Amino acid sequence: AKGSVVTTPINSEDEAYDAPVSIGTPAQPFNLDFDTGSSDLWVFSSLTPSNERNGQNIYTASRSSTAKQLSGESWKISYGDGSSSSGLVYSDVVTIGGLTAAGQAVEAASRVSQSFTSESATDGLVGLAFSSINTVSPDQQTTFFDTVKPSLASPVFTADLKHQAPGTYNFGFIDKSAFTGSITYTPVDNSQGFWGFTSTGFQVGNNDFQQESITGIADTGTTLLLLPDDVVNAYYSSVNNAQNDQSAGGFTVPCDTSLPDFSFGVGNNGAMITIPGSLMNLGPSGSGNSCFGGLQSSGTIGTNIFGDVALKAAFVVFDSGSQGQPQLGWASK
Ligand SMILES: CSC[C@H](NC(=O)[C@H](Cc1ccccc1)OC(=O)N1CCC(N)CC1)C(=O)N[C@@H](CC1CCCCC1)[C@@H](O)Cn1ccccc1=O
Repeated sequence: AKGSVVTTPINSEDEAYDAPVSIGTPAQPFNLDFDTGSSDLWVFSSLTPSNERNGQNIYTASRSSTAKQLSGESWKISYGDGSSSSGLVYSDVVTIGGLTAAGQAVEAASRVSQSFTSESATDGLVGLAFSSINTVSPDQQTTFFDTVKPSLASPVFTADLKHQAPGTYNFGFIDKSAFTGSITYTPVDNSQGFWGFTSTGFQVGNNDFQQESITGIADTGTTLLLLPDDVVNAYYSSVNNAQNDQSAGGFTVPCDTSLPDFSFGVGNNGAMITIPGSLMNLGPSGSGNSCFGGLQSSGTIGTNIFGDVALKAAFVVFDSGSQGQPQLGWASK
């Protein structure tokens, strides 16, 4: 089996990407944020207090003939940006891009934090990291990808995110028309439950390539490219009037500045993914006429995060083991 679903930026800064998902019988429609940095599929629901809702679609298990509550099971998750949600668990039919997972764990929110309430474009998340970090307790559940994997032609999914344009998540196959050149694969360390890998280094504009092992995760649920301070300082020291503005939350640049490209190395054959300078500007920072940089410090997070700013420049293959061990494939487009 194969699946293909269109994913769309939720706002003009490409801060997150949503895709349509159907849950239940008859189908209840949702717009969910596919997040390769977490492993819970959760939705706003009839359990979510009305003062925590803001127009989101809600899952009502009692209206689905295929819903079954997993009694005694609950979930509770908190994310890197401080947002959180929790609730009860049902199994139900989930369809994404023509691909159906029967008996998928659907985590119904009985509470959500303020940032979820205010983000009316998003009805919840589809976690696409490894099932080892799914938060359902006492019986951990599988992600949508792990649930449908046995039926897939190949145990892979791909992310093709775009700047201010619809992109695609494909399941079970690699669309050769979606990228240029070849795909460079690199091993994945999934010991923490993430799509972890090590980049071989970086290059600012046309300067020399700086060899430096940068270990991080490929995370569609994070907006920014979050890298070590030496990399971030090397980039912004090449930009006139760039400044590290704590009130803006990081480095800002004059909005009318043309920014250098930023490239990062993948694999051991010298392959690089190049983010055009135009995509390194995330728009008005909220203070002065400065714009917020797409590259920021990973600082105290404990890992580097190759978020949407980086993923937007690539066709990315999340391969859970077509060749044995999990690997990430990177291609330009
Ligand atoms: C340092 S991980 C910060 C990251 N959350 C972001 O990137 C949010 C995304 C966003 C943007 C606009 C509206 C709503 C949400 O956006 C910002 O935080 N922004 C964007 C706008 C900027 N001006 C300021 C900074 C984050 O927790 N991701 C997690 C998934 C998110 C949670 C929030 C809802 C959307 C999906 C997740 O994969 C990060 N993870 C990765 C590994 C381990 C744990 C963990 O939790």
